[in-house]
Amino acid sequence: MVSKEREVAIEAVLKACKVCQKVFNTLVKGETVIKADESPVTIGDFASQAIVSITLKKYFPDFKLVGEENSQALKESESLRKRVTGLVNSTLETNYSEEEIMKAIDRGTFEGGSTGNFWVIDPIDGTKGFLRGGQYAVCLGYTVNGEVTLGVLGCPNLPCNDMDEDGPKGCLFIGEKGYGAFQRNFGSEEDIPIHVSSIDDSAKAKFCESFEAGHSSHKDSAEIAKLLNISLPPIRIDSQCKYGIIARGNAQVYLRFPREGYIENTWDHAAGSLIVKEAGGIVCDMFGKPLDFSQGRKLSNNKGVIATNGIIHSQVMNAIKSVFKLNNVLLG
Ligand SMILES: Nc1ncnc2c1ncn2[C@@H]1O[C@H](COP(=O)(O)O)[C@@H](OP(=O)(O)O)[C@H]1O
Ligand SMILES: [Mg+2]
Ligand SMILES: [Mg+2]
Ligand SMILES: [Mg+2]
Repeated sequence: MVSKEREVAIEAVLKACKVCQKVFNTLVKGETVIKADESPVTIGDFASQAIVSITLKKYFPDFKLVGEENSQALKESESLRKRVTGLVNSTLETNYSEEEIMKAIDRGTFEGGSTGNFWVIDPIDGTKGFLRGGQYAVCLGYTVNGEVTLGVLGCPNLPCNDMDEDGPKGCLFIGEKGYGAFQRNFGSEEDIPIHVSSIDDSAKAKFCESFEAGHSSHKDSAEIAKLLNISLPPIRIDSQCKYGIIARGNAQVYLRFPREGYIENTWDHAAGSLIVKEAGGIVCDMFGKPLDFSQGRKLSNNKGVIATNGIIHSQVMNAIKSVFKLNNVLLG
Protein backbone atom coordinates (compact mmCIF):
# COMPACT_ATOMS: atom_id res chain seq x y z
CA MET A 1 0.00 0.00 0.00
CA VAL A 2 1.41 3.37 -0.98
CA SER A 3 -0.17 6.34 0.78
CA LYS A 4 -1.22 9.45 -1.09
CA GLU A 5 1.04 11.45 1.24
CA ARG A 6 4.03 9.40 0.10
CA GLU A 7 3.35 9.94 -3.61
CA VAL A 8 2.84 13.66 -3.08
CA ALA A 9 5.97 13.98 -0.93
CA ILE A 10 8.05 12.31 -3.65
CA GLU A 11 6.63 14.62 -6.31
CA ALA A 12 7.29 17.70 -4.16
CA VAL A 13 10.86 16.71 -3.26
CA LEU A 14 11.80 15.81 -6.83
CA LYS A 15 10.54 19.17 -8.12
CA ALA A 16 12.37 20.99 -5.31
CA CYS A 17 15.60 19.13 -6.16
CA LYS A 18 15.21 20.28 -9.74
CA VAL A 19 15.13 23.93 -8.72
CA CYS A 20 18.12 23.49 -6.40
CA GLN A 21 20.18 22.01 -9.22
CA LYS A 22 19.13 24.82 -11.50
CA VAL A 23 20.12 27.43 -8.90
CA PHE A 24 23.51 25.87 -8.26
CA ASN A 25 24.42 26.26 -11.89
CA THR A 26 23.38 29.91 -12.04
CA LEU A 27 23.85 31.29 -8.51
CA VAL A 28 25.48 34.70 -8.47
CA LYS A 29 26.88 36.82 -5.66
CA GLY A 30 24.19 38.67 -3.75
CA GLU A 31 21.71 35.82 -3.98
CA THR A 32 22.79 34.47 -0.61
CA VAL A 33 21.58 36.15 2.59
CA ILE A 34 23.17 35.69 6.00
CA LYS A 35 20.53 35.02 8.66
CA ALA A 36 20.47 36.30 12.24
CA ASP A 37 22.23 33.13 13.46
CA GLU A 38 24.94 33.75 10.80
CA SER A 39 23.89 30.76 8.71
CA PRO A 40 23.40 31.29 4.96
CA VAL A 41 20.15 31.07 2.98
CA THR A 42 20.01 31.25 -0.83
CA ILE A 43 17.39 31.85 -3.51
CA GLY A 44 17.45 28.03 -3.79
CA ASP A 45 16.19 27.59 -0.21
CA PHE A 46 13.28 30.00 -0.81
CA ALA A 47 12.35 28.53 -4.21
CA SER A 48 12.54 24.98 -2.87
CA GLN A 49 10.26 25.76 0.12
CA ALA A 50 7.79 27.54 -2.20
CA ILE A 51 7.69 24.56 -4.58
CA VAL A 52 7.11 22.05 -1.79
CA SER A 53 4.39 24.23 -0.28
CA ILE A 54 2.62 24.74 -3.62
CA THR A 55 2.78 21.01 -4.41
CA LEU A 56 1.39 20.02 -1.00
CA LYS A 57 -1.45 22.54 -1.34
CA LYS A 58 -2.46 21.09 -4.71
CA TYR A 59 -3.32 17.75 -3.07
CA PHE A 60 -4.00 18.75 0.56
CA PRO A 61 -5.55 22.25 0.56
CA ASP A 62 -5.68 22.44 4.38
CA PHE A 63 -2.11 21.24 4.97
CA LYS A 64 -0.01 22.62 7.80
CA LEU A 65 3.71 23.17 7.37
CA VAL A 66 6.64 23.65 9.71
CA GLY A 67 9.28 25.16 7.41
CA GLU A 68 12.76 26.49 8.01
CA GLU A 69 12.42 29.60 5.85
CA ASN A 70 10.07 32.59 5.73
CA SER A 71 9.61 35.39 3.21
CA GLN A 72 11.13 38.25 5.27
CA ALA A 73 14.28 38.59 3.15
CA LEU A 74 12.17 38.56 -0.03
CA LYS A 75 9.91 41.31 1.31
CA GLU A 76 13.04 43.41 1.80
CA SER A 77 14.65 42.75 -1.60
CA GLU A 78 12.92 43.16 -4.93
CA SER A 79 15.72 41.40 -6.81
CA LEU A 80 15.61 38.31 -4.56
CA ARG A 81 11.80 38.27 -4.81
CA LYS A 82 11.88 38.44 -8.60
CA ARG A 83 14.56 35.75 -8.92
CA VAL A 84 12.72 33.34 -6.62
CA THR A 85 9.38 33.95 -8.35
CA GLY A 86 10.97 33.39 -11.74
CA LEU A 87 12.66 30.19 -10.60
CA VAL A 88 9.47 28.70 -9.13
CA ASN A 89 7.39 29.55 -12.19
CA SER A 90 9.93 28.24 -14.68
CA THR A 91 10.31 24.97 -12.73
CA LEU A 92 6.58 24.38 -12.24
CA GLU A 93 5.54 25.94 -15.60
CA THR A 94 3.17 28.25 -13.70
CA ASN A 95 2.55 31.96 -13.44
CA TYR A 96 2.30 32.73 -9.72
CA SER A 97 2.65 36.32 -8.55
CA GLU A 98 5.39 37.41 -6.14
CA GLU A 99 2.74 37.68 -3.40
CA GLU A 100 1.52 34.13 -4.02
CA ILE A 101 5.09 32.80 -3.83
CA MET A 102 5.73 34.60 -0.53
CA LYS A 103 2.43 33.32 0.85
CA ALA A 104 3.40 29.78 -0.13
CA ILE A 105 6.74 30.15 1.69
CA ASP A 106 4.99 31.55 4.76
CA ARG A 107 2.73 28.50 5.05
CA GLY A 108 5.86 27.18 6.78
CA THR A 109 5.35 29.30 9.89
CA PHE A 110 3.22 26.63 11.63
CA GLU A 111 4.34 25.96 15.19
CA GLY A 112 4.04 22.16 15.13
CA GLY A 113 3.24 20.31 18.34
CA SER A 114 1.85 17.06 19.67
CA THR A 115 -1.56 16.91 17.99
CA GLY A 116 -2.88 16.70 14.45
CA ASN A 117 -1.06 16.20 11.16
CA PHE A 118 1.56 18.49 9.71
CA TRP A 119 4.47 18.49 7.30
CA VAL A 120 8.05 19.50 8.14
CA ILE A 121 10.28 20.93 5.40
CA ASP A 122 13.96 21.77 5.25
CA PRO A 123 14.09 23.13 1.69
CA ILE A 124 17.89 22.87 1.53
CA ASP A 125 19.54 21.10 4.41
CA GLY A 126 23.27 21.66 4.33
CA THR A 127 23.09 25.09 2.66
CA LYS A 128 26.83 25.41 3.32
CA GLY A 129 27.41 22.13 1.47
CA PHE A 130 25.16 23.30 -1.35
CA LEU A 131 27.24 26.48 -1.76
CA ARG A 132 30.46 24.44 -1.72
CA GLY A 133 29.22 22.01 -4.36
CA GLY A 134 29.10 19.31 -1.65
CA GLN A 135 26.23 17.34 -0.18
CA TYR A 136 22.83 18.83 0.58
CA ALA A 137 19.30 17.46 0.83
CA VAL A 138 15.69 18.51 0.40
CA CYS A 139 14.05 16.99 3.49
CA LEU A 140 10.29 16.51 3.86
CA GLY A 141 8.67 14.78 6.82
CA TYR A 142 5.08 14.15 7.81
CA THR A 143 4.10 14.12 11.47
CA VAL A 144 1.00 12.63 13.07
CA ASN A 145 0.30 13.43 16.72
CA GLY A 146 3.92 14.37 17.33
CA GLU A 147 5.42 11.32 15.63
CA VAL A 148 7.11 11.26 12.22
CA THR A 149 5.33 8.72 9.98
CA LEU A 150 6.79 9.57 6.57
CA GLY A 151 10.12 10.95 5.42
CA VAL A 152 11.54 11.73 1.99
CA LEU A 153 15.10 12.99 1.41
CA GLY A 154 16.21 14.26 -1.98
CA CYS A 155 20.01 14.14 -2.34
CA PRO A 156 21.03 15.52 -5.76
CA ASN A 157 24.80 15.22 -5.28
CA LEU A 158 24.92 11.90 -3.44
CA PRO A 159 26.44 8.93 -5.32
CA CYS A 160 23.74 6.32 -6.03
CA ASN A 161 26.04 3.38 -5.41
CA ASP A 162 27.85 3.30 -2.09
CA MET A 163 30.09 6.34 -1.98
CA ASP A 164 31.30 5.88 -5.56
CA GLU A 165 32.09 9.42 -6.69
CA ASP A 166 32.66 8.26 -10.27
CA GLY A 167 29.25 6.63 -10.73
CA PRO A 168 25.78 8.19 -11.13
CA LYS A 169 24.62 10.75 -8.55
CA GLY A 170 21.23 11.87 -7.25
CA CYS A 171 18.81 9.77 -5.24
CA LEU A 172 15.80 9.86 -2.97
CA PHE A 173 15.46 8.08 0.35
CA ILE A 174 11.92 7.21 1.35
CA GLY A 175 10.71 5.87 4.70
CA GLU A 176 7.16 5.21 5.81
CA LYS A 177 6.34 4.01 9.30
CA GLY A 178 5.74 0.27 9.22
CA TYR A 179 6.61 -0.08 5.52
CA GLY A 180 10.41 0.03 5.51
CA ALA A 181 12.94 2.26 3.78
CA PHE A 182 13.78 2.62 0.09
CA GLN A 183 16.15 4.33 -2.31
CA ARG A 184 14.95 5.65 -5.65
CA ASN A 185 17.60 6.93 -8.03
CA PHE A 186 16.84 10.10 -9.98
CA GLY A 187 15.31 9.20 -13.33
CA SER A 188 14.07 5.80 -12.10
CA GLU A 189 10.65 4.79 -10.76
CA GLU A 190 11.91 1.76 -8.91
CA ASP A 191 11.97 1.89 -5.11
CA ILE A 192 14.81 -0.36 -3.95
CA PRO A 193 14.49 -1.60 -0.34
CA ILE A 194 17.46 -0.54 1.80
CA HIS A 195 18.73 -1.84 5.12
CA VAL A 196 21.33 -0.75 7.65
CA SER A 197 24.72 -2.48 7.72
CA SER A 198 25.03 -5.83 9.50
CA ILE A 199 28.51 -5.10 10.89
CA ASP A 200 28.61 -6.18 14.54
CA ASP A 201 32.22 -5.31 15.37
CA SER A 202 32.72 -1.62 16.06
CA ALA A 203 36.40 -1.92 15.03
CA LYS A 204 35.18 -2.48 11.46
CA ALA A 205 32.65 0.36 11.59
CA LYS A 206 32.66 3.68 9.77
CA PHE A 207 31.19 6.80 11.29
CA CYS A 208 29.90 9.98 9.76
CA GLU A 209 29.51 13.51 11.07
CA SER A 210 28.96 17.10 9.97
CA PHE A 211 31.43 18.57 7.53
CA GLU A 212 31.25 21.75 9.63
CA ALA A 213 33.13 21.36 12.93
CA GLY A 214 30.97 24.20 14.29
CA HIS A 215 27.85 22.00 13.96
CA SER A 216 29.27 18.98 15.75
CA SER A 217 32.43 18.48 17.80
CA HIS A 218 34.94 16.56 15.69
CA LYS A 219 37.16 16.30 18.76
CA ASP A 220 34.57 14.44 20.86
CA SER A 221 33.67 12.09 18.01
CA ALA A 222 37.35 11.24 17.45
CA GLU A 223 37.70 10.25 21.11
CA ILE A 224 34.60 8.08 20.92
CA ALA A 225 35.80 6.49 17.69
CA LYS A 226 39.12 5.68 19.35
CA LEU A 227 37.37 4.00 22.26
CA LEU A 228 35.35 1.91 19.78
CA ASN A 229 38.57 0.92 17.96
CA ILE A 230 37.29 2.55 14.79
CA SER A 231 40.32 3.01 12.57
CA LEU A 232 38.70 4.23 9.35
CA PRO A 233 38.56 8.03 8.90
CA PRO A 234 35.16 9.70 9.44
CA ILE A 235 32.88 10.45 6.50
CA ARG A 236 32.34 14.20 6.81
CA ILE A 237 29.44 15.40 4.71
CA ASP A 238 26.78 18.07 5.09
CA SER A 239 23.05 17.51 5.56
CA GLN A 240 20.70 14.61 6.24
CA CYS A 241 22.51 12.65 3.52
CA LYS A 242 24.24 11.23 6.62
CA TYR A 243 21.00 9.51 7.62
CA GLY A 244 20.72 8.18 4.06
CA ILE A 245 24.15 6.59 4.11
CA ILE A 246 23.46 4.99 7.51
CA ALA A 247 20.12 3.67 6.21
CA ARG A 248 21.72 2.01 3.17
CA GLY A 249 24.71 0.66 5.10
CA ASN A 250 27.64 2.81 3.92
CA ALA A 251 28.36 3.78 7.53
CA GLN A 252 27.23 2.36 10.87
CA VAL A 253 27.33 5.39 13.16
CA TYR A 254 26.28 9.06 12.87
CA LEU A 255 27.51 11.26 15.73
CA ARG A 256 26.28 14.82 16.32
CA PHE A 257 27.51 16.78 19.33
CA PRO A 258 26.49 20.43 18.95
CA ARG A 259 27.96 23.20 21.05
CA GLU A 260 26.57 23.76 24.57
CA GLY A 261 23.11 25.31 24.49
CA TYR A 262 22.31 24.51 20.84
CA ILE A 263 18.86 22.97 20.34
CA GLU A 264 18.26 21.07 17.10
CA ASN A 265 15.49 22.05 14.66
CA THR A 266 12.86 19.43 13.84
CA TRP A 267 13.36 19.94 10.09
CA ASP A 268 17.03 18.96 10.40
CA HIS A 269 16.10 15.44 11.60
CA ALA A 270 12.45 14.51 10.93
CA ALA A 271 12.75 12.77 7.55
CA GLY A 272 16.21 11.28 8.01
CA SER A 273 15.64 9.80 11.45
CA LEU A 274 12.52 7.95 10.29
CA ILE A 275 14.36 6.57 7.25
CA VAL A 276 17.13 5.14 9.47
CA LYS A 277 14.56 3.58 11.83
CA GLU A 278 12.63 2.05 8.94
CA ALA A 279 15.92 0.66 7.59
CA GLY A 280 16.42 -1.17 10.91
CA GLY A 281 18.62 1.33 12.75
CA ILE A 282 18.28 3.21 16.03
CA VAL A 283 18.17 7.00 16.44
CA CYS A 284 18.35 8.82 19.77
CA ASP A 285 20.00 11.82 21.38
CA MET A 286 23.37 11.79 23.18
CA PHE A 287 21.65 10.67 26.40
CA GLY A 288 19.93 7.76 24.64
CA LYS A 289 16.51 9.45 24.61
CA PRO A 290 14.33 9.05 21.50
CA LEU A 291 14.00 12.25 19.42
CA ASP A 292 10.79 13.99 20.50
CA PHE A 293 9.10 15.72 17.56
CA SER A 294 6.07 16.81 19.61
CA GLN A 295 7.67 19.91 21.14
CA GLY A 296 7.12 22.44 18.37
CA ARG A 297 9.71 23.66 15.89
CA LYS A 298 12.68 22.48 17.94
CA LEU A 299 13.80 19.24 19.58
CA SER A 300 13.64 20.93 22.99
CA ASN A 301 13.68 17.64 24.92
CA ASN A 302 16.87 16.41 23.26
CA LYS A 303 20.54 17.19 22.96
CA GLY A 304 22.67 16.05 20.03
CA VAL A 305 21.82 13.10 17.80
CA ILE A 306 23.17 9.55 17.53
CA ALA A 307 22.13 7.14 14.79
CA THR A 308 23.49 3.61 14.46
CA ASN A 309 22.83 0.36 12.67
CA GLY A 310 21.28 -0.91 15.93
CA ILE A 311 23.64 -3.87 16.31
CA ILE A 312 26.48 -1.80 17.76
CA HIS A 313 24.19 0.78 19.39
CA SER A 314 24.88 -0.10 23.03
CA GLN A 315 28.65 -0.15 22.42
CA VAL A 316 28.42 3.31 20.91
CA MET A 317 26.30 4.65 23.77
CA ASN A 318 28.72 3.21 26.33
CA ALA A 319 31.66 4.88 24.58
CA ILE A 320 29.79 8.20 24.56
CA LYS A 321 29.10 7.86 28.28
CA SER A 322 32.71 7.22 29.17
CA VAL A 323 34.10 10.00 26.97
CA PHE A 324 31.74 12.61 28.35
CA LYS A 325 32.42 11.41 31.90
CA LEU A 326 36.13 11.79 31.21
CA ASN A 327 35.45 15.32 30.04
CA ASN A 328 33.40 16.02 33.16
CA VAL A 329 30.19 16.63 31.27
CA LEU A 330 27.11 15.49 33.15
CA LEU A 331 25.11 12.80 31.35
CA GLY A 332 21.47 12.33 32.28
N1 LIG B 1 25.92 25.68 15.67
C1 LIG B 1 25.22 24.69 15.14
N2 LIG B 1 25.21 23.47 15.68
C2 LIG B 1 24.51 22.46 15.16
N3 LIG B 1 23.77 22.58 14.02
C3 LIG B 1 23.73 23.78 13.43
C4 LIG B 1 24.44 24.88 13.95
N4 LIG B 1 24.20 25.91 13.13
C5 LIG B 1 23.37 25.49 12.16
N5 LIG B 1 23.08 24.19 12.34
C6 LIG B 1 22.20 23.33 11.57
O1 LIG B 1 22.95 22.32 10.94
C7 LIG B 1 22.31 22.04 9.71
C8 LIG B 1 23.25 21.34 8.78
O2 LIG B 1 23.61 20.14 9.39
P1 LIG B 1 24.96 19.39 8.99
O3 LIG B 1 26.04 19.98 9.82
O4 LIG B 1 24.62 17.98 9.38
O5 LIG B 1 25.14 19.58 7.54
C9 LIG B 1 21.86 23.37 9.23
O6 LIG B 1 20.78 23.19 8.37
P2 LIG B 1 20.58 24.18 7.09
O7 LIG B 1 21.73 24.01 6.19
O8 LIG B 1 19.28 23.67 6.58
O9 LIG B 1 20.45 25.55 7.68
C10 LIG B 1 21.48 24.12 10.51
O10 LIG B 1 20.09 24.05 10.79
MG1 LIG C 1 19.46 27.05 7.24
MG1 LIG D 1 18.87 22.06 7.86
MG1 LIG E 1 17.89 24.46 5.36
